[in-house]
Amino acid sequence: MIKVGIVGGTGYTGVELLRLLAMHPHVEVTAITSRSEAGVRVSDMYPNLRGHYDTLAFSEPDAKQLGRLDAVFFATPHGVAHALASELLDQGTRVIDLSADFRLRDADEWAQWYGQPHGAPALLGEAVYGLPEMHREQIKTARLVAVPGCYPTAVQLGYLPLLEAGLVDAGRLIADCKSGVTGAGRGAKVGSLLAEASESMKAYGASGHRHLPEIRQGLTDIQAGAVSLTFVPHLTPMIRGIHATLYSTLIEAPGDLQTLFERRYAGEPCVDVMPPGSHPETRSVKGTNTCRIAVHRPENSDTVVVLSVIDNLVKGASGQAVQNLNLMFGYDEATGLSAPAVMP
Ligand SMILES: NC(=O)C1=CN([C@@H]2O[C@H](COP(=O)(O)OP(=O)(O)OC[C@H]3O[C@@H](n4cnc5c(N)ncnc54)[C@H](OP(=O)(O)O)[C@@H]3O)[C@@H](O)[C@H]2O)C=CC1
Ligand SMILES: CC(=O)N[C@@H](CCC(=O)OP(=O)(O)O)C(=O)O
Repeated sequence: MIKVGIVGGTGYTGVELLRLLAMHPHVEVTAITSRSEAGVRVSDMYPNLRGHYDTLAFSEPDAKQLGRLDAVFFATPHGVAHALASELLDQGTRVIDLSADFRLRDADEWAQWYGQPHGAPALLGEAVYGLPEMHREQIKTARLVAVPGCYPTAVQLGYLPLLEAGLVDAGRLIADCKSGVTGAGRGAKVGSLLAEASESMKAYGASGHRHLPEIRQGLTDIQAGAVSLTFVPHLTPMIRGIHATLYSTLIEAPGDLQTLFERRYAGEPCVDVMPPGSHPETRSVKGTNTCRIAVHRPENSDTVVVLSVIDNLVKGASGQAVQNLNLMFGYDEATGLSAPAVMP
């Protein structure tokens, strides 16, 4: 049994970590922080957790206390892990960061997209990008893992087999993506109000979103060369879910694309390649750590369309964080992550 802590336990990804870890046989959550709710019992704030965490209460973040644990998750806004990670690593605690603090390798690029200087550039060399389907071996020995963003997870997993095989033009990729409103976090925002977000849909960040450099960095690693990507996110009236429609143009005779995807993801516990002709639904992955993918080639043309769906709070954040923890501590990768989605 390992002891873990969560910094930022009142947000959507923090409470999702609690829900998932309640089913984990090897993990005990012994510390959870919130500055605004310090002293409040977790099960009083989140009654769905009654019977699981009845004695655990929120407390102020305390680096000394957190540094006594085996691992700490950061489920906090950008910049918070910069300030605390080094102190925890020095005490021997492994850090799994759900924010974007250590996702980009270039501190200047991070500063440009996140509007503040990078607070811990000395740690960038050792941070491992926590996409298990690409970096499984490095994750196993990592002290510091940067959990990928929600859109970047769905987009990279969708393009991965095509780019690895060198089948498509990496200079002409288009990712048309939709997110549920929990992607915007739990903090009050006008755009997340029921009357604003329901029965409507809108694009945002069309001329530049902070996930663009992260996706580009990941796809460039896969492709081993420059990538040009158009990425347009949309806010949709659902609570959870990411739906990515990914376009690319063939430059090689593709062979059987279905077989390519099935072979690439054979044995991957958290990626499901659907049968030919499928259209995966976000609700089929709700609450699960699964990325469900379908590949299409409309009218046998040179265009490939990949459909990739995840739950933004699970494979797009907290579930992927637990998948990383499992790898870092030598547990079966899917431990605590195998429950199917609730339907309907
Ligand atoms: N929502 C999503 O779908 C996804 C989110 N992420 C990332 O995960 C992180 C958390 O997201 P989410 O749960 O949505 O965020 P929320 O806004 O819902 O929650 C943020 C949490 O962080 C705490 N917090 C805020 N500021 C500080 C601070 N300075 N020091 C310590 N704790 C702080 C808050 O509690 P308090 O203020 O009381 O301390 C709260 O518990 C973000 O970086 C987000 O970008 C990643 C992938 C998907
Ligand atoms: C709907 C919505 O607002 N989504 C968020 C992305 C989700 C998120 O939290 O971003 P990280 O994965 O980088 O942490 C956004 O577009 O900023």
